[in-house]
Amino acid sequence: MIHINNLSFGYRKKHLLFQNLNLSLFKGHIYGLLGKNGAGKSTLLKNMVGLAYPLEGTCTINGKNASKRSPEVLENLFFLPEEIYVPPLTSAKYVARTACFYPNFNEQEFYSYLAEFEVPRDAVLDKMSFGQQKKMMIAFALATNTELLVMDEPTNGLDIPSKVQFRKIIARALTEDRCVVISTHQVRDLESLIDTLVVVHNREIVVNEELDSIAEKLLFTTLPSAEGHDVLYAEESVRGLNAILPNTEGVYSKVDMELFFNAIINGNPSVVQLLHSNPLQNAF
Ligand SMILES: Nc1ncnc2c1ncn2[C@@H]1O[C@H](COP(=O)(O)OP(=O)(O)OP(=O)(O)O)[C@@H](O)[C@H]1O
Repeated sequence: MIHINNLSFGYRKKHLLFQNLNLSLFKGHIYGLLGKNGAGKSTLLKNMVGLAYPLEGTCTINGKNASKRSPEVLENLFFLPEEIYVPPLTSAKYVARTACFYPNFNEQEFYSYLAEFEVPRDAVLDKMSFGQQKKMMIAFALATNTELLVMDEPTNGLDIPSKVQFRKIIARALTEDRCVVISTHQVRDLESLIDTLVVVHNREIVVNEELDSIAEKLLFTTLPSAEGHDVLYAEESVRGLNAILPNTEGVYSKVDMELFFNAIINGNPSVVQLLHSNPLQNAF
């Protein structure tokens, strides 16, 4: 679906944010793009959807150069930026003026997402609260039924019940024909939603791995202490030590995304190295 080949990008030529970056994303997946504030998540998403232009390399969507922004690419792509602008229109008028750009837009779905998010359907958009505006745009984004749906920090501004609804709705909207990319620096917001983690750190994609594959290679557990264990990374908690260990026994554990993310950004290279090796090779 999306192929990024040898991408170099910088807002200034002398300060590259990415150099020779490669990444491929496929249909049928919900990707979580994680990175610290300023890591370059928004910039990477903008390159993907053709709103920022690589200095070198290419970003293609279904083989078409994203930066050309051709109608056949745009009608099958929805990008929800972090900062949204809504016009002084009701949802119905917004749909009447905008939905025509998306051939697979489904009005019934749009209103049912609005109802689920408890967004009043007759309100004027720019008079709504920021959270309501965001939910309206998420509902619109989903109802476009584009093959590629890219959302930059969509959960910013949502209250806790809305975040729960967001996860449920997105999970339901994923089909084999759709590729969803969601960026966040709030790792917990993507819990139980994404199937593949992409981590951008120090100007590189350090991880692009399905959660199942991470769980095959790493064990997430709570220990009374690190003694006698091959602990790759750990954090103290009230229940003991939340730890990441090599999964040498083939035990399945739920990936603690926040712990995993912290291990990467706090500079434990062995966690990433283990992902790229195969510790189970000799275990069975
Ligand atoms: N239009 C711009 N012109 C110049 N520099 C920019 C521009 N937009 C972003 N940057 C810089 O590029 C770097 C990456 O910014 P970006 O917004 O992509 O990060 P991010 O990972 O999305 O951050 P956050 O989690 O805070 O939203 C930052 O250092 C930022 O200051």
